[in-house]
Amino acid sequence: MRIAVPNKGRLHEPTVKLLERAGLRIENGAERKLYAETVDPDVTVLFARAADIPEYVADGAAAVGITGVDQERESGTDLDELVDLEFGQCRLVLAAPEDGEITEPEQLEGKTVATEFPRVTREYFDEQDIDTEIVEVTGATELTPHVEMADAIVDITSTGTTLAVNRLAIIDEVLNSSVRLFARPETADDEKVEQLVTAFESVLAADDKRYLMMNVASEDLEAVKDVIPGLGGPTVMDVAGSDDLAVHVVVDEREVFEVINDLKAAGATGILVTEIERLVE
Ligand SMILES: Nc1ncnc2c1ncn2[C@@H]1O[C@H](COP(=O)(O)OP(=O)(O)OP(=O)(O)O)[C@@H](O)[C@H]1O
Ligand SMILES: O=P(O)(O)OC[C@H]1O[C@H](OP(=O)(O)OP(=O)(O)O)[C@H](O)[C@@H]1O
Ligand SMILES: [Mg+2]
Repeated sequence: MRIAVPNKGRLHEPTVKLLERAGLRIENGAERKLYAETVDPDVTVLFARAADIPEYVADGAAAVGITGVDQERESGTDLDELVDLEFGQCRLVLAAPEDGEITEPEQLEGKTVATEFPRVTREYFDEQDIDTEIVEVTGATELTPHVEMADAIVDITSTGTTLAVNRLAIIDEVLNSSVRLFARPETADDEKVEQLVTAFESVLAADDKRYLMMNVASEDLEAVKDVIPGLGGPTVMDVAGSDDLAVHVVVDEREVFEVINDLKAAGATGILVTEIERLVE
């Protein structure tokens, strides 16, 4: 199975890291290489621009691809979304100069909108029956309203810093995006693809969980169990050469702060909190 992975830009690093956590560390993946192997002999990686990945998957050059929803929508391919990988969260928004008169999409009738996403932008205006001229640019979109190239833009925002620096205000949201695992509908339930989905889901499931280990005197065990929220009951083991018990449990990251205090009060000692690489349920 071949996976299409962003070759550069902000999605490259987190994608490589996710693959590694999922047990698919990339090998022989020198910079500028188009293909690489992974530790799994059945899985190879094809490096491509985030924008080209949907097309590579649609054409069958890769079985699956990792890229943003914005890129998949813009490509016009109709791929299946298998997993929301929960990074690269951003919004495509319609924005216009803060001090200008455009505050509603309808005011863009007969006007010009610049964007790196002409297809998504065209669909957005067509749906509302607004006749707008779309100018395709390949970067620095935020500049175009200030040099009379466009009356408004459709562009990506996450923190909002770039829009603010360029004195642009959001008029409407066009699309919400995050990075997903995409596949052609025909291959979405191949065995290897399903294994990949399970591996990614296990990484995501582990992200907001912590593994707690502690020592507990046997007479305190019930009190400790009472304060453990846990995914299922705790694992309780004898500690060699001691009357203490070792108690291990998985808890939600959000609960760790409170649980530790409760555990201490219940008599637990030597409490260790660690991250979890993967959690297969
Ligand atoms: N500011 C942002 N915050 C979160 N995600 C973003 C942001 N900008 C882009 N993305 C996501 O990352 C994807 C790729 O963006 P990135 O800028 O890394 O690549 P690119 O612009 O295609 O790279 P290049 O122009 O260098 O080829 C976008 O399609 C979007 O899904
Ligand atoms: O809301 P913000 O956090 O400011 O992010 C928005 C900016 O991020 C992206 O650019 P990027 O940094 O990827 O640079 P690029 O234009 O070179 O792709 C996007 O094109 C916006 O310009
Ligand atoms: Mg970019």
